[in-house]
Amino acid sequence: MTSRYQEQFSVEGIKFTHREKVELIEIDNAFAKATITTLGGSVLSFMPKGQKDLLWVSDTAVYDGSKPVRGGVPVCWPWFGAAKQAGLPAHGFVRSMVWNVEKAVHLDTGATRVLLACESDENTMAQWPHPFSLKLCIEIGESLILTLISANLSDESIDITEALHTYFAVANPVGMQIKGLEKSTHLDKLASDAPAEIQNEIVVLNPPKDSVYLNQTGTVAIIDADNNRQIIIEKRNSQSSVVWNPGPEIVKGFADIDDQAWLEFACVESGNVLDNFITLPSKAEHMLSVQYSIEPLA
Ligand SMILES: O=P(O)(O)OC[C@H]1O[C@@H](O)[C@H](O)[C@@H](O)[C@@H]1O
Repeated sequence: MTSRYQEQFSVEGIKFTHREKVELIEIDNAFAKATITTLGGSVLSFMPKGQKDLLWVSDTAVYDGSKPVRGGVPVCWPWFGAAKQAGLPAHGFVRSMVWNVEKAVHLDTGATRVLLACESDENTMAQWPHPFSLKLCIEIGESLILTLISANLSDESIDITEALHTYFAVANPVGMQIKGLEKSTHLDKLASDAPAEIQNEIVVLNPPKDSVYLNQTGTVAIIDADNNRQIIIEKRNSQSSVVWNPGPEIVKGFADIDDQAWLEFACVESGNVLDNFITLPSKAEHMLSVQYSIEPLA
């Protein structure tokens, strides 16, 4: 199947392909190889030259378009986590929408920039009655830079929560350190009655883990020791981080994650969730940006 985008964006190093019903954008430039899907506007792979993939995608991910591809960087919007209203999907609906490719360009720096967009339609209005437009700018260079721009097209102000739900490929999540979450407000989602507490220590991942860190704006470092690398997450306009790994029991409830695959990834998500929600006045825009870099262990 030929993509309608191939002629529109005839750019060296960018190929539009399909896997089953899912449209893929494959990038190969001087810095890295990457794969993006228009389903949910998710980056599925980012492999700087000579390095292992930054991102994890499940071997049992579904590519028939019936649900988001498990892994990569799903976009959770306009709400993070369970919906307030019964019957609506967790993590919002844009991760299940097919986004448009607005731009695909080669930059003078040698990096590649892809701009994806989606907007409100009848289906979204039925779930969340607010006109919006959402853009995701993806830059594939030495680092992976994602910028999510939310625009409120309605006449009223709206509240949103959001997250870039990144699945990092790590050599061994058990006992892995995640630095930079100290001093934030920790909410343990697996202990529903536990009060929020200030996170005093460096986070050590011992799956299962499902934790929200509120009022957390600084740089986060994932110490992927067995890969001899650290993953640096620099954020702008993000007041929350979320750490998730289902561990050996909860994973069994996921049809699109193998029982052993929890040992291959850690989700460290950047956004604005729960009490860190964003109020967007009428016609206003809000920009959330993250930069992911791989560095050798210090
Ligand atoms: O299966 P989903 O909807 O993609 O969610 C996966 C996980 O996403 C995390 O962000 C949540 O904190 C978890 O509670 C959730 O289980």
